[in-house]
Amino acid sequence: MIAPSILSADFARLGEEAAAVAGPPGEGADWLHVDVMDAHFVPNLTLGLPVVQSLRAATDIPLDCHLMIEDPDRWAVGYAEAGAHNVTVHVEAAADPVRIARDIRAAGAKAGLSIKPGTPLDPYVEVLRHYDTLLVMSVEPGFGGQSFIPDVLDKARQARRLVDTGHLTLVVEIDGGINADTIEAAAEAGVDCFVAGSAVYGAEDPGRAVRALREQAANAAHRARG
Ligand SMILES: O=C(CO)[C@@H](O)[C@H](O)COP(=O)(O)O
Repeated sequence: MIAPSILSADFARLGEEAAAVAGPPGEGADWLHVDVMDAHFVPNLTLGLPVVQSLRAATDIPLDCHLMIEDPDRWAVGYAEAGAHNVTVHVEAAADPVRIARDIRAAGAKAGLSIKPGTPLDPYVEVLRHYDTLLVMSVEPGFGGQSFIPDVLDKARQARRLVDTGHLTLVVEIDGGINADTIEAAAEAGVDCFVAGSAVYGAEDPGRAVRALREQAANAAHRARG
């Protein structure tokens, strides 16, 4: 799956930017990644609930809301109620991640847990039983256009093993620095969903960029798994 990140889109034209990556299954974006930043958990400020509500009305693409905020325990359910398909919170910010997952699901969305590049996965494996998605950050959260951190692929491989051996049922998602040079390594590591901001919205034709990334990832995953 490919999830273009609107962090790299034109915020004055978000409806059009969503339409630019929309399309039938297998062609358009699978999810639209929405980066919510509060200038506290990360040193950047983006958008909040009213924009998510407006986006929900403007596009049919499932919204993949990534909350880079303090106190997600308080805010996560609001994003589910606003119509997000996935609501992802940071394990480093959540006071009670099991309860948040339960509340997000009760409000009708899928629950995602995100993990920064320096945070190990091991302490959270049991918590992840309550989640639908693991979002492995491959840059320090806060800004688009950063370089991919290859060391995080070990965590993607670990998550893939946990899924393949039946310990967890999760979509393994990766976010940060994903482009034509890095997507194959992530696909070989077992990632299911690739967030791409500048590689999609920095391209002349965002729709074509989505298709090209998906094809590259699918071919790499096919080669890696035989
Ligand atoms: O969450 C973030 C950054 O914190 C990402 O979603 C970025 O928006 C990805 O942008 P690129 O690295 O693909 O340009």
